[in-house]
Amino acid sequence: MAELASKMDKMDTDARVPVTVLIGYLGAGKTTLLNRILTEKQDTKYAVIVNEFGELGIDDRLVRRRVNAEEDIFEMNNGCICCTVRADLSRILNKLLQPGMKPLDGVIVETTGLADPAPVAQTFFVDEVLKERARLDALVTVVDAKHALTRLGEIKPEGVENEAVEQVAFADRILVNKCDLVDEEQLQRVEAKLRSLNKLAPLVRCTKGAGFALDFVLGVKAFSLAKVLDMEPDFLDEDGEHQHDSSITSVGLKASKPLDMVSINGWLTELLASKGVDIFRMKGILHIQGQERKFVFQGVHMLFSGEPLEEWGVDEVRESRLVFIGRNLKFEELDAGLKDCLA
Ligand SMILES: Nc1nc2c(ncn2[C@@H]2O[C@H](COP(=O)(O)OP(=O)(O)OP(=O)(O)O)[C@@H](O)[C@H]2O)c(=O)[nH]1
Repeated sequence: MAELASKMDKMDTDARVPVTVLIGYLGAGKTTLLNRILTEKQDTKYAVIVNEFGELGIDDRLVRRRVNAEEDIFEMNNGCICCTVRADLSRILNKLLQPGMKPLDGVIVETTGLADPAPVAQTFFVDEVLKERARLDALVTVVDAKHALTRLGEIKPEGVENEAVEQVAFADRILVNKCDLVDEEQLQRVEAKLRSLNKLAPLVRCTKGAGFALDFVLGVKAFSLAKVLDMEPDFLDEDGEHQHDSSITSVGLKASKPLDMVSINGWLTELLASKGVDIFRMKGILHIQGQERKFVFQGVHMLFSGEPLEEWGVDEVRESRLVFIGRNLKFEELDAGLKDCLA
């Protein structure tokens, strides 16, 4: 199997559509990089697949605002982390790449921050039809230089995977992002840790997914099944059992009435102060009273920011959508907090 895989890796007359998979822990900067790619590569016909943890789609909206309306963006928001991701991904890719569809130069898949990369990569080798039409070009891992050491060092219960470690170990390219938030000493510690987990993948430093040429991550033909099988001989075993850290959950909230800006700002600030350790990631698109523009807020651990987006569309439903991902999150509590912020 490894020999055949090695031969397939070396074929260069390959007409299959290249697929780039962006991985990386919650809030590492995957969407930021994706937006850069779509902005800079306007002449390249990409389809984009975003997979979020939780049922409320937010990422597709954060991506869509940057690209022209013709860009194809597909969501996989079924609340799963990765176990059913393979079926979803196969279904969407098979549909996109079937004969008669618009030809594509490439597909970019943005996985959830909690995704285990193995099942995502398996998709390209176990689905017989897809194998003929798509080729996994590279697993590109975005690392948050500020929070990486904590996440990578986290001790999980027996048998439970540390997804952050898997994401680095499987990477074909590593982007050490958020270099603006850390000093040289921290960067060297992060890089040493990454190297201990993955000795081979080329690595660059960047900020906001920028500061390097995109050909470092696109069209690189870097994914090697032979290499992965060497590392993990049962990689293609579809029944391979793995456990997730079930203490990490997602809460999605919606509000159709407008929110009061001062109240929502006060609530989110207070939430981070009181529950910041448990909230790994929060993000949302808000409908603020008296504002014609959408407002986006982003939180990664204790770092919190917000900015106005484009105006609401004429036919668009004006509603706020918020997602919280972390530990010990209670829907009722968070929902009550949000309701207190209605204008
Ligand atoms: N200071 C700083 N902030 C960054 C950088 N890259 C991304 N961010 C911010 O970090 C937050 C999360 O970035 P995203 O690109 O949404 O991260 P993500 O990996 O797609 O997040 P999830 O999909 O939710 O896991 C946003 O507020 C970004 O603006 C960076 O290099 N420096």
